[in-house]
Amino acid sequence: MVTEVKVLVLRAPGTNCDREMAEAFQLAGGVPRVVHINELISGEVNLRDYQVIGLAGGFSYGDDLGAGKVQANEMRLRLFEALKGFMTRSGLIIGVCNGFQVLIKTGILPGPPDPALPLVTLTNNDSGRFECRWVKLTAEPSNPCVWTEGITQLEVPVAHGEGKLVAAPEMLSRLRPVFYYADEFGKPTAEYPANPNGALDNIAGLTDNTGRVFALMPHPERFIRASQRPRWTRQSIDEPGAGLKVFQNGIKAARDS
Ligand SMILES: NC(=O)CC[C@H](N)C(=O)O
Repeated sequence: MVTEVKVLVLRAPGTNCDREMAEAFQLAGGVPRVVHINELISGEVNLRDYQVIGLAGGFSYGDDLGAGKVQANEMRLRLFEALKGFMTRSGLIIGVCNGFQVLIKTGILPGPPDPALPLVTLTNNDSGRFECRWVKLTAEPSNPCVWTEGITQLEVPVAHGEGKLVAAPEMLSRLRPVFYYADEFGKPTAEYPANPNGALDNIAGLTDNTGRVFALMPHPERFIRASQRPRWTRQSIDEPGAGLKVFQNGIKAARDS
């Protein structure tokens, strides 16, 4: 049994949420290290030394060619086998926002990893603009994701321009939704602005068939303390931010493997 869970938080040029993600993992009891993608490509850092990978949000490589596309190309062409090996060893992966875009465009999701690139992507929000606000999420009751065990609803911020999930019809049976954008009553909705991007089936997060890879457009690492929430002074601050549970679940799953 692993006691110390080592987490590699991956950054690339233009990533801007890596330190927040590392902080979330640390609060959750993990031992995070922020690693630049070039350290992995050069072999200076080895995925074998880690149990968890966190793909942080931001604007990797300036979102050139589409959000996450250049980072995904780097990973697909230079790190694909290493990533597959990591998953075979039961490693855990979370990708948030730009990290979600990278997981899809690398061919790791919807899974199993496919270098031929499944016909699924994340593209421009229906609104045609960057959407930045708190959203409500409701979980798919039967999802197998280890990162979200015990979470039925979650309120977290979104901040993206390219969050609309789209997929070819033949891909639908491969998608394993974890969260849907929801209205104020917790019901999945296609209505803007509760659904910020017009995603297929209102999907905000996906997992693969192992439940160990999790990708989410909203940012759970931005709600790890009660005081990060709007109007927090009018609420109880005894509980941590609800997003922390995602990282605690990930660390627990790594410890249990
Ligand atoms: N917060 C983020 O990770 C932003 C994601 C991406 N750059 C977009 O705008 O879609």
